Amino acid sequence: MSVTVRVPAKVNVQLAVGAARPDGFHDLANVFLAVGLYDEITVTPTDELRVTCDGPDADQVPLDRTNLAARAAVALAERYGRSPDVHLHIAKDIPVAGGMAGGSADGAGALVACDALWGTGASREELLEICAELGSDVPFSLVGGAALGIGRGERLTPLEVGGTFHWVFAMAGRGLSTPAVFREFDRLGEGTDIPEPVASGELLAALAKGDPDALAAAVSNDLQPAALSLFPELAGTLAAGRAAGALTALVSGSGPTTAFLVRDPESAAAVAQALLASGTCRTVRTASGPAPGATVAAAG
Ligand SMILES: C[C@@](CO)(OP(=O)(O)O)[C@H](O)COP(=O)(O)OP(=O)(O)OC[C@H]1O[C@@H](n2ccc(N)nc2=O)[C@H](O)[C@@H]1O
Ligand SMILES: Nc1ncnc2c1ncn2[C@@H]1O[C@H](COP(=O)(O)OP(=O)(O)O)[C@@H](O)[C@H]1O
Repeated sequence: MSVTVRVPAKVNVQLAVGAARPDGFHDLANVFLAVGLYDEITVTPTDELRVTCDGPDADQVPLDRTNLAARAAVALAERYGRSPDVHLHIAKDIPVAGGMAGGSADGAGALVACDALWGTGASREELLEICAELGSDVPFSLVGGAALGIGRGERLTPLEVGGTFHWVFAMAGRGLSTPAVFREFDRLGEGTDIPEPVASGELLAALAKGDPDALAAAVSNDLQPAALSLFPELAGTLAAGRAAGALTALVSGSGPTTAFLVRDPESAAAVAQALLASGTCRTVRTASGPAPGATVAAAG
């Protein structure tokens, strides 16, 4: 018996960041859109907790108990008083340390897969609670679609989306650490008044309408200056995508993956080709959203 769960990557179409809280986290207004780039997590019973991974970035994924998939299995097993002895295999297609929530996807996927394998009967609320303990982005990986995340980003409200948005993603030659980008955000903001993060009404309306031009005009990422400060070459990638006709270009979350909104799949192919030819990124992918959250793809 094994269970395979498919989980999407995300792009943040708005990431409003408040001042650092006493616990070190930042309050956010985080508008997530799940996009069709997926990791697949397969869980099989065995006599010892084990993680394996394949895919282009597999060598950057920790295979010990710090892996978010392993942490998810342990958290669920502890809650139900059972042993977490499973083999977790991650077929990884989401870039690692790219600001697309790949590790969070694997955490949510392992949780749903172990839940199905063990037949725990956990409620959606319980699963979301465990997700929030694993990381701020993990609840969204479970639910997918589009959602506004407040607090650390873990308190979600689902959002209406009136159409499909087409994207090109440019992967960088190295990763960026999420805590380092938040620290740089704090450093750049020292001595300034940082407003409370609020979701943009224009942005939510653009999503609800499914209007790419309106969405392009409304996207924002407060972490972008910090990501660019730590990784200045990303400015060249953003410029190359804009020059190639993207409706807008932004850093995805804490980066360094850059995201380019385009009108249709044909423009996606053209922008992807131009980005590759520009030599400003390692590789490119196209994907559209919203995409469904963690979903059992196979069991048996
Ligand atoms: C920035 C975002 C945007 O969606 O994602 P990525 O771009 O990294 O994928 C998220 O907020 C990342 O979420 P996630 O990667 O789950 O972060 P966590 O494990 O909860 O926290 C890692 C570290 O990031 C910082 N952090 C995270 C969330 C938050 N609201 N405030 C923070 O300051 C803290 O330094 C924390 O120790
Ligand atoms: N299953 C996992 N897949 C990828 N990275 C993981 C995983 N579990 C833990 N990590 C760690 O989390 C870090 C952040 O990875 P990731 O979630 O891919 O990026 P981001 O937070 O930028 O979206 C990695 O550098 C890695 O050390």
